[in-house]
Amino acid sequence: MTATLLSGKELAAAIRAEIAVKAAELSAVGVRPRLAVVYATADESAAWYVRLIAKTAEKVGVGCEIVDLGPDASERDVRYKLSSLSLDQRVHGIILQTPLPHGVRMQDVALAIAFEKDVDGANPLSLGRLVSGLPAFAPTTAEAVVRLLDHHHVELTGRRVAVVGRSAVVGKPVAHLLLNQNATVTVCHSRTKDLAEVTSSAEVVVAAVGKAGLITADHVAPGAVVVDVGTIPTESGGMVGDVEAEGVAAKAGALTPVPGGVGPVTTALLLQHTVQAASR
Ligand SMILES: NC(=O)C1=CN([C@@H]2O[C@H](COP(=O)(O)OP(=O)(O)OC[C@H]3O[C@@H](n4cnc5c(N)ncnc54)[C@H](OP(=O)(O)O)[C@@H]3O)[C@@H](O)[C@H]2O)C=CC1
Ligand SMILES: Nc1nc(=O)c2c([nH]1)NC[C@@H]1CN(c3ccc(C(=O)N[C@@H](CCC(=O)O)C(=O)O)cc3)C=[N+]21
Repeated sequence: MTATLLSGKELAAAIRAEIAVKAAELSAVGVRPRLAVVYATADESAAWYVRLIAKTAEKVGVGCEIVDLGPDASERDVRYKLSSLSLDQRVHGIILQTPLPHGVRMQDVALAIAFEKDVDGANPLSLGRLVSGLPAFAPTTAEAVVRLLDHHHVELTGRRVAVVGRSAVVGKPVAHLLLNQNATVTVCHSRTKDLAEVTSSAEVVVAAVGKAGLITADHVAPGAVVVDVGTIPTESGGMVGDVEAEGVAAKAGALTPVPGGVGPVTTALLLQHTVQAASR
């Protein structure tokens, strides 16, 4: 068997087309949607994403402001910047990239992102509302996973899903969104004993770890749907995921590619949230 590739490119293009229309409508009434991208890390995956956001924003008519605080920024530096962007009338959306400098915790600084500008769902208020079933922007990667599965008609109701990774940016919110879709969700992490046993009893596996090739054919059931969230830059300038694609594709029923899977949908949703924030 060879797994069907679940591309994110078509869905991302459809979302971008919607954004371009909305952004033009807003410009016509004098509002230029604007996103601020804040980062304080030397992480290559984050740098890659920042460049991609800037490039895509320009294509769809969303303004983009990049703020590099440097990898040695303090909690106070990060919080101050987020507070001033929250007060800045020209800015409609704010994303703070992870990872953060050593000792700076997302849950502390993200409180400084105004709720209505929290387009990547980082503020504990957004996360709490999401879990409670109230309207809020979801973390875009988590939303991208669910949108991509829906786009490819993967049924989630009653399905056993294993999520690998429990970060506040991906693992935890995606587990909640999947729960909202009536999946039966198991969340795995670095302390999980016998990861392969847990994941190979799932019908859908979502890998969000950041370790190249961690998920092998031994980790997946024959015919399973595998979503690869990992984006690990390679030395040759490319990008690989958490899934050992060749081996897994020979056993799974469907697999999201890296690049070209979850990533483009994530970027498109971030800009869509920004346009939604600007239209309020
Ligand atoms: N495609 C996209 O749009 C996006 C991609 N990413 C990518 O996704 C990946 C994950 O990102 P993020 O969640 O921020 O990363 P974090 O480093 O914050 O979290 C990684 C998670 O993986 C768990 N983990 C680590 N090692 C293992 C292991 N051997 N077995 C099982 N679980 C393990 C950790 O467990 P513990 O909690 O116990 O430490 C942790 O929960 C990265 O490659 C990142 O670049 C991120 C956002 C968007
Ligand atoms: N708060 C926060 N939220 C994030 O969502 C977040 C973050 N921090 N920190 C860094 C990671 C990394 N990340 C990527 C998203 C999309 C692509 C992406 O679209 N990649 C293209 C690559 C296209 C190309 O080759 O240029 C693809 O997968 O096809 C990559 C990486 C989001 N992250």
